[in-house]
Amino acid sequence: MGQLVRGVWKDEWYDTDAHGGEFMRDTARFRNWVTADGTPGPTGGGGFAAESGRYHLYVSYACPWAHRTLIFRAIKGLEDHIGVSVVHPDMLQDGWSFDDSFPGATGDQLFDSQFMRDIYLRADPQASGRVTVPVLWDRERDTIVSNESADIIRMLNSAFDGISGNDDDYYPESLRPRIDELNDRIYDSVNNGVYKAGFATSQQAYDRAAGPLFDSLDWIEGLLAEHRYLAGSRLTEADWRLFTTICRFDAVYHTHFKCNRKRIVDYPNLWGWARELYQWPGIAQTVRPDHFIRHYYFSHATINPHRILPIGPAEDWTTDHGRG
Ligand SMILES: N[C@@H](CCC(=O)N[C@@H](CS)C(=O)NCC(=O)O)C(=O)O
Repeated sequence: MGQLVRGVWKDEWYDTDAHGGEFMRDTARFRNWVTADGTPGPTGGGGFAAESGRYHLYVSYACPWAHRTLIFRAIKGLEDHIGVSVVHPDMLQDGWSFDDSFPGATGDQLFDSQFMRDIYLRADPQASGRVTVPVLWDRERDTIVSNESADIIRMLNSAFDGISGNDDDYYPESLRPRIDELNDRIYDSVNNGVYKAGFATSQQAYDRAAGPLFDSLDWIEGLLAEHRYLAGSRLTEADWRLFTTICRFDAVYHTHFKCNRKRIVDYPNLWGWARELYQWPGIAQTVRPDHFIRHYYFSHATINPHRILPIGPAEDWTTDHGRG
């Protein structure tokens, strides 16, 4: 666990003391976009045209942000066009590694590197900041296109449509304001909220995260009582972004991050919605409890110093979801 400082690895845990015990997520540094014709996207430079086989995803099956990108690769039919390397679930003193001894970890499929930081250093030998997944890599220009999952899923949603022939749209024009509004609240209080609760090193910081987290889950339960999906009758990006936190919740966040007012199975609508998304074609293979249980309980020694992996929960995600 650490970060790069002008190209040099420093092994340090998150500095919560600087923020009253609060965990602050770093902002992503590579913000280019793949577009259909290589014109620049909303941020960064141009020259990243969609092409089959040109781009590669570096992910962890443990990470909810990386999981978003695997989901979009699956639902947009991009498996044959974008390759994937999966890191080992343990994130220890050297950060993410390409040790392939854990089932499902693939090693670095492009360069046979030892650590994820080697990918960042290949793109920028003077790189600074946290070495995070996901990363979208460009094999042609030998660099990182983006390490921001919110942007990567938008690219996958549309840039490759002419190549894959799949024009399913999870960010339709007419629903954008509503999706953005849902994303804003859900990102802060739920996706990142569980981390803010779990990594808090003061009671106040924990309270500031845990209350709004469950207020938001109650609000979501109400939305899903009214509509099949978050933005109404149509499945959108907002649902997928929420799903990656929800599918880890009872197994990890409820116990390890002390998010324990309720479990997901205690919310009838949210639990049905979660099972529907889990059962969506191509999704179950992207959900790897073996990786996320191992990652969180084993990697965070400040929270779980004895690294005991818990036995449960026993939940069946394959039962009839009763939605629709
Ligand atoms: N803004 C990034 C955040 C990604 C992120 O924080 N990934 C975590 C794993 S869940 C990570 O790689 N953390 C490494 C670290 O903080 O050193 C995104 O959404 O793509």
